[in-house]
Amino acid sequence: MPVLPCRPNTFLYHNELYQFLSHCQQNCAADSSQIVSISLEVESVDPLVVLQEIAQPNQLSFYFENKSNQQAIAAIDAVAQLQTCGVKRFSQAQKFVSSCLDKIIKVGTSNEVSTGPHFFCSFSFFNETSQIDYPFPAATIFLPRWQISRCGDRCILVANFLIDNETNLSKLYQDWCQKIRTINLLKFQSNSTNNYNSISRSQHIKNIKNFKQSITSSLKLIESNYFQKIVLAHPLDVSVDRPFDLFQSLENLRNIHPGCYIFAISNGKGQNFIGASPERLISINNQQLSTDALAGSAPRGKTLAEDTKLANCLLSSEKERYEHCVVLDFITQCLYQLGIVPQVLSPRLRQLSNIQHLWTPIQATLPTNVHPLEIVAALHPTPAVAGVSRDVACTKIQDYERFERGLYAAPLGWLDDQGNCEFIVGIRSALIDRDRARLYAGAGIVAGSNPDREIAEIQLKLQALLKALV
Ligand SMILES: C=C(O[C@H]1C=CC=C(C(=O)O)[C@@H]1O)C(=O)O
Repeated sequence: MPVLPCRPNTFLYHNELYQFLSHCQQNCAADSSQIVSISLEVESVDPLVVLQEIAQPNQLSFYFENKSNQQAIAAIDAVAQLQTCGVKRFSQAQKFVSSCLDKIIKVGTSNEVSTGPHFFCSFSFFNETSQIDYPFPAATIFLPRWQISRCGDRCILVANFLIDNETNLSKLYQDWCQKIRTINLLKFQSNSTNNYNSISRSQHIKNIKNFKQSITSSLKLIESNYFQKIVLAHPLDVSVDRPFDLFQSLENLRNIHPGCYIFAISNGKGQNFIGASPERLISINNQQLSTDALAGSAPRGKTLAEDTKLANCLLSSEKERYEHCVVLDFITQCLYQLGIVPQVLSPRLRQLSNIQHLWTPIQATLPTNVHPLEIVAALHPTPAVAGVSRDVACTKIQDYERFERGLYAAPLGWLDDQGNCEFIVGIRSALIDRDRARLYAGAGIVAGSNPDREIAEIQLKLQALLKALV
């Protein structure tokens, strides 16, 4: 991938960008195209506000925020995309990314994480989606036309221009200038209001009897050693008398769940998948890999004393620790098999606004020959969202659950041209389709699980999400 060593800012003042694009176009062979990727530092803006202002309902988009790291990224519209399904979807995604990178001319030399082209990915839980009209493919990978990221106070705009012999460069150049003007106007805007007054009354899942039977049946299979753990989920359907307000709901999510990853993915056809997940699948920053074993849960207490008691019970519960340990063992074994030596940090609690989890962070230095998507493919689904043994648990999940998991509990994230990435697990999530929303949450079932308590845990997770939707 060629890199043009120049300061992108000079383009703003000297029209050099136009000349440069024109030069790229002249060098394009008759039937080929190139992608010019320009990174430019802009004044600090909220990427969520930019998404709201610029993204059109008929465009793919992706929003991803990690408030505790002061990082957010929005990707809008696609210059290249792959939609696929099947067991090879991760390797196909990898090939697609490398074929795009072969075409990219990168402008600017900085290799900071938020500069340069990023690819945004959503994979479904299973290799195929079985519901015929499910609105997201089993894998979508796209290179956005516009990408805006914020890291602390710094903001980087990345524009990816697809150029071939037919491209109207004047239009492209005008579009670039227009976007910069728009973003500059957004610098003082933020969506910092809370508005929880729509459907915030609690709602409960239906068909609880069937779900309870699935848990009881799973417990029998666990007792007979058919499998050791299964994670069963349940949807909650809600509707309102007008379309859901996506951006206000995201604003609410970021305020209610500051410790979670906030995400929103649009399929460009009017449906959005959004959520606040506490679970990272992997992140890689300069060859340093971080992943988490996160499983085993208790509610937060209403008082400090109650909270401490619940935390201590969680830390000492044999059942919760087992549920957690199978996740930790699976992740570490998987990494070893990929030739990665994990360093397991001390176990701790991950305390969120409504719930607390057992959490063991895992770190490793990556060998250069392992691609981020190979790690995603090997780890997904971990026993935090599937079970042990994995294949048996996945088959039983399909027997018990009468709904399409789709993007629920699936790998969602981005990777860049430097081998950096961040993928989360799409739990505590909702599919929004105009005035209807389907919310998802699940719980791990192991020996000793109490069906009523597992159902209460799922209700707790669902209500926290429901509260944010307006
Ligand atoms: C599957 C979910 O949570 C997983 C992640 C953390 C704790 C879990 C648990 O304690 O059951 C689950 O394994 C979900 O929230 O839908």
